[in-house]
Amino acid sequence: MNLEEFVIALPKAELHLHIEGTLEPEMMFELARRNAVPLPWDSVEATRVAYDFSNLQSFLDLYYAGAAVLLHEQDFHDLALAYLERAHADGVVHAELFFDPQTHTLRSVPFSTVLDGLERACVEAQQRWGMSTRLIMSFLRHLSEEDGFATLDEARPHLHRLHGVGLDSSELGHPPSKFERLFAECRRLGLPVVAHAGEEGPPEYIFEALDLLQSQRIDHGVRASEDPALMARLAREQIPLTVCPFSNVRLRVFDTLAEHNLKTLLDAGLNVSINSDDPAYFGGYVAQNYIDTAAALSLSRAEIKRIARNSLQASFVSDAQRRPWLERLDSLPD
Ligand SMILES: Nc1ncnc2[nH]cnc12
Ligand SMILES: [Zn+2]
Repeated sequence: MNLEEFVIALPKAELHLHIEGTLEPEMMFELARRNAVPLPWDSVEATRVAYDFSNLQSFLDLYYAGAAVLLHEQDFHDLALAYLERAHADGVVHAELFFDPQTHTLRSVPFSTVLDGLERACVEAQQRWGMSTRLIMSFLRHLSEEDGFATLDEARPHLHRLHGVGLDSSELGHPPSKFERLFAECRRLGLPVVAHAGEEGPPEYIFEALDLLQSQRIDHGVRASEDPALMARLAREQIPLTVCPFSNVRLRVFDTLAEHNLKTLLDAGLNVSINSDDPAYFGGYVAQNYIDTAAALSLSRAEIKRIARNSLQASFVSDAQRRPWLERLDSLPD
């Protein structure tokens, strides 16, 4: 089995994926035409050329501009189904999708329109490919906590359809402590919590996500390697880090994949998984992230299996649901 066949054969979960970040330029132009929404670019090619980012904010500016073409339930359905089909082809058996309701409700798209479309695609993916999914509502941290509470109020009639809450968008200057009360309320409502931390922000933000938000996973978390005490804690408590190698290179957290610290994190005993974050913007879906990262860091097959196993262990499914995936994974050769 070559590396690509091996990676695709591994049952794996994708745990860090923004559904708005799967909007390929082709679909962006199709939806812009369908919905008569103007775009800042002239063509699909010109759009891809514009995807030359200097940091997280330079990406987010384009990402929010692109998301403006999403208006109707069918749009959200088509977006999510295209991603789920692509993920299935990559050997993803379970996907936990972030969606950013505020990106849409601020444009007067109702919360229920977004959720209805995404959920219909998830049901279809289960029926067609046996894929399991979860939807995680993510708050935009560049907005106020009050805005987050207003979004939570809109979500209240739909809480049984959500599997958790997250925190994303511009990290620097917007520490987890800004959202302590909002996340306490989410936990009171029974929603599991995850948060982006330590992508561009310092280790202190990871401590805050753990201690103030009680985040069950850390999205990114790569800057943890700057703090030995934090590394020891992440290893001891087996707090999963959902790492996104292509994203980190495209957003200049690391200059090259060969300089990525994923293997350092793995060698320190952390629960590290590989994920695609915003694959339409960062040059590849999850299997390609595994393949290129494994090649750049000379990961062994046993290490690649361990990363896929971590993704299944860190997912929000029950032990009974993950058992057959783990058995299939363990039956593959090292
Ligand atoms: N990598 C990322 N970091 C923070 N917010 C995001 N929203 C979409 N992708 C993101
Ligand atoms: Zn992300």
